[in-house]
This record gives sequence, structure tokens and C-alpha cells, in this order.
Amino acid sequence: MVKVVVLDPISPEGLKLLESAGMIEYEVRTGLKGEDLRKTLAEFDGAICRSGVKITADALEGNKRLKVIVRAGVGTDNIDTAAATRQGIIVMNTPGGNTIATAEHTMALMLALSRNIFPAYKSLLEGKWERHQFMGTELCGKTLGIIGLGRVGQAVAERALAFKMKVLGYDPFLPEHRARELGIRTCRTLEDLFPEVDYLTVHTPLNEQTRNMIDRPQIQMMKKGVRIINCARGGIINEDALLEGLESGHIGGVALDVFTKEPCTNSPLFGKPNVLCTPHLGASTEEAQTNVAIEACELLVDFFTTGAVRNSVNMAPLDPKTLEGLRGYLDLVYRLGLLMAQIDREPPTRCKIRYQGEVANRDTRLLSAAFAAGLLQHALEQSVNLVNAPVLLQQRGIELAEERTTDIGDFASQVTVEVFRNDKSALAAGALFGKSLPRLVQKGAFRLESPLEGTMLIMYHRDVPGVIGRVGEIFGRHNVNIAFLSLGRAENKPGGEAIGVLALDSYPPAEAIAEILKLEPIHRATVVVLPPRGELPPWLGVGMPK
Ligand SMILES: NC(=O)C1=CN([C@@H]2O[C@H](COP(=O)(O)OP(=O)(O)OC[C@H]3O[C@@H](n4cnc5c(N)ncnc54)[C@H](O)[C@@H]3O)[C@@H](O)[C@H]2O)C=CC1
Ligand SMILES: O=C(O)C(=O)COP(=O)(O)O
Repeated sequence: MVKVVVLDPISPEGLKLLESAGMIEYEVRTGLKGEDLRKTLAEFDGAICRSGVKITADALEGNKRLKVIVRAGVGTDNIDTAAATRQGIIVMNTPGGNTIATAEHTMALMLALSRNIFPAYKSLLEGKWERHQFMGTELCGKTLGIIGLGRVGQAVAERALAFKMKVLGYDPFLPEHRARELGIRTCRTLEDLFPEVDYLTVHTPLNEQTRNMIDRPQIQMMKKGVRIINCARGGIINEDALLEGLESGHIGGVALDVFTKEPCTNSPLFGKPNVLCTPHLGASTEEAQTNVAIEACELLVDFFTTGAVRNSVNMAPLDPKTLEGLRGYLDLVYRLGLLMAQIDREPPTRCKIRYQGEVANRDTRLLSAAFAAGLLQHALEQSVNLVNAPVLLQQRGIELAEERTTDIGDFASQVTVEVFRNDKSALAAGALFGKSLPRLVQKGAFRLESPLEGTMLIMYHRDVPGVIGRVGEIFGRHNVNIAFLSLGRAENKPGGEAIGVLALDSYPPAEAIAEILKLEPIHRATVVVLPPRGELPPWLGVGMPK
């Protein structure tokens, strides 16, 4: 059974999907932090969260089990994605399901600010009838500035246009023609936008570019009386600057749904005139919560049943059909990585992979990641997979270059890997026989044909009569059975240099190897251990169906 932990409350419609999957057992454990969260995460294969739980690097420290975290919502800023990636954990989200809810909440806050809804009702509750106190303004004819024209930003623009507002937008990643189609006039810079707007709303992610994007100098560029709304992320707008702007009278109103630090139950902004705040309710509609819970649970079930990776923020997408087509090659390159790591223990400085033939048309990024996973697996304590291998390689300063050619060589597809270690380099090439039988077809200058599985002895020797017989005799005495033998010669004539790859049924004792190395024609012999044939490679664990 796959075990999934639900870390924030999600809609029952999603949980029902987990129940009906048949192979998933889930537990709801909310409100976790610190050591409790770390221990919990270590007991599960998958996790679902919203914005309530903070999945920090500490919470993931030492986790050997978790394979996937699904965020039932958009923002993954409460998950340390870099740490998850290093640990080989896939992070997915469910963009789109809560767009309308958030856009409507933005409109609700804008309208409520404009018509003093909250203070007017408060005064009514106090037994007052102060119609003169709460004179409002109309949205119609006003200019709304929208920073970030993604899903929510565009949905807000549509609604604001229906209210007959003029919409000015800023998003360096949205083509101008698309903005025009939506009826949005775009600005090239934020400095062009600020002086024009009566209302300003932000809909970007929070990142290093957007943190404090609206601060004191930016507020100074805005019109006196501007109303500012944030339904995206706390931290995009500096809360102290908002307070100062309100106190000086430069800002006419502030509505916040999100805060720099959440939960936020105490803020100098709370209770100030012309301020309206909600506790991160943008996505809190029944419809949005049903959407995101269903989508999140579908992502999890698909991942654990078919290996599909969708909506991942830290891994290339992988659908079951592509995965099925890639499986044999992933296995081949992973084994080549494991082989190259074992023939020389010195750390690599750079690698080159050449994809030749039909394989060159495949998603070679994933294949190269599988090679890197194999190459690093032996050196590292942690498990290396398709998610973390590229980062771990980069962290070690190991460059990986790819070359692709669709020209068919000796095989329909061949993958040649070359690993450089300071002044040395080692080369091996592999091919797939049938759909799933990985074969070593070249090692250094030698052509050969050997299965890439189990325990292998790779030896280099002078091609003279009797070598194989003497090696066989030594292994026989040490009770090591030779299952398969493959030989190759640099030049196709006797007396030159040769390679022998022996598949062994058990790991040979060190004395047997020492005796073999004493044989005069043998220069070098290395034992390499690869997974047995067909064994599920560990890079995606239970996510990879057989
Ligand atoms: N309050 C709430 O409950 C909710 C908040 N959100 C938040 O709203 C934000 C937007 O969500 P979506 O529209 O779904 O995301 P999205 O990814 O569709 O849109 C984000 C847009 O911001 C733009 N952008 C990125 N950096 C920018 C920059 N420096 N300047 C200007 N534009 C920039 C991107 O090009 C993109 O078009 C996210 O931060 C999300 O977490 C989303 C849903 C609910
Ligand atoms: O989807 C997002 O980015 C949100 O901010 C919604 O957060 P929530 O799922 O309501 O905690």
C-alpha cells in the first residue's frame, strides 16, 4: 500500500478519489510543524498540502521515503522546493482550480473598499445610521493597474472590464498582442504604470524579483488616494510602507488577503481606517476547494499508479505513454551511469552523452538525468533519482553535455557515454536489444556484446591462448560460476589487446581477483555490480509501474 498524508484540510471529494484508488492508504494530520512534521513526512510516500503547513528543508531532512508533495492550490512558496529537489522529491501543484475564486475575492475587496462596506456595517452594529460618513466611489471609469497577468490577473481584468474600468497591465512574460485581445493596455515598466492607476492589484508569485516590488518609492509614484489590493502573496507589497502611506494620507485604502507572515492575527494595519483584511481566503470557495482537491488527488493517484508526472514545478512532465516508451532507455542509461561510476572511483569532472539513432528523438533530458542518477548513486548516501540527479551533478561542478544524431549506426539506437576525470577519460556504449534488454556494446576502444546486469568482471588482457581457461579455473576453485562471457579485440586479429566481460553468479572473493591479476596477460580486472535484469530501478520508486 502507498501511504499518503494530508497535511491541510482538503475537500472530501478529493479524499474519496484516494479511497477509491484501492492501493492508497491516507491519513489526515493537520497543524504539524517542527520535529512532528519531519517524523510524519518520513513515514509517507506522498503528501498533500495547502498553504497552512510549511514544508521546510528541515522538515525534509533525512527523508528517504517521500516521493511526491502535491500542493492543492497554486503557490508552492510554503514548500522548500530546492530542498525537495535535492532530496529527489517531486513537487506538483494544481493551477487553475482556484483562479475564479481568487479573482472574485479581489473584486470583492475592491468593491468593499470603494463602498466602505465593513466600517458602514460596523457603525450600524453600534446602533448608528451614518449615511454621510460613508460616501463611496465607483469603479466605473477608474483605472485599475494589474501587476502579473497570469490566470488570476487576467480573470481580474475581465471582471474589471465588465465593471467598465480601464485596465492597465504589467507582465514582462505576457505578449502584448494577448493583452490587447483581453482589452488590457500594457506598460513597459512599472514606473509607467504607477502614476496612472486609481486601484492597484498584484497577481504575481512571490520570488526574489517580486519581493517588496511595491515599497515606499513605488507608492510615492502613485496618485494620492490610490487603493491597493493584495490577494497574491504577502511580501510582494511592503506592509510597513503601506502603513506609512495610509497614515500620510497618500494611500486611500488597503485590502490584504495575504501577509508576509502567516498566520497573521496581529498587524499594525488591523483596525486602521480604510483597511480591510481577510485571512488568506482567496481560494476558499466550495467550488475552488472541490476543484483543487480533486485535481491534487488525481495527480497523486496517477503518479502512484502510472508514474505520470504532471504540473510539477521541479521535474519535466512525464506521461505514462512516454514513460513506457522511455523505460528501456532509462534503464540502459542508468546502468551505464552505474557502470561508469564503478570502473573508476575518482570523481568525474565532466561527462558527454551521445544519443544516436531513434533514441535521439526521445526526451533526452530525462535520459541524461537517469545517467547522472546512476553515476552519482554509488558516491552518495541519499538516493539519487530523475528529480535530484541534475542538481546534484551541478552542485558537484560536473558538467554534462549532450549530443544527438538521428543517423543510424551499428544499432537502431546507441547511447555512448564518456566520463572525464582530470586527465583521463573512459567511454562505454550501450544499446537496447528488443524493448528492454540493455547491452554493453563498446567499452573504450573495444567492441563487444554483453548483458548490462548483475555482477560483471571486466578485464583487459593480451589476446593469447589460455587466458579464459585460467580465469575459469580460478573462479571454479573459488566456487564462482560464470554465467556468460563476452570477448572483444581492439584490432580483429590475435595477439593484440582484448577485453573480457564475464557475468558472474556471485560476487568473487578478493583472493580470486588477486589471483586473476597475477596472470601475466591480464593488465586490469574490475568487478562491477549492476541491478539484476528487470529489477525496478529506484529513480521513481513505487511511482514507476512494472
Ligand atoms: N489568496 C489566495 O488564496 C490565492 C493566491 N494565489 C496567488 O496568486 C498569484 C497568481 O496566481 P496565478 O495567476 O494562478 O499564477 P500565474 O502563474 O498564472 O500568474 C503569475 C503571473 O505573474 C507574472 N509575473 C511573474 N513575475 C513577474 C514580475 N516580476 N512582474 C510582473 N509579472 C510577473 C507571470 O508572468 C505570470 O503571468 C500566485 O502568487 C498565487 O500563489 C493564487 C490562488 C489563491
Ligand atoms: O493557491 C494558492 O496559491 C493559495 O494561496 C491558496 O491557498 P490555500 O490553499 O487556500 O491555503
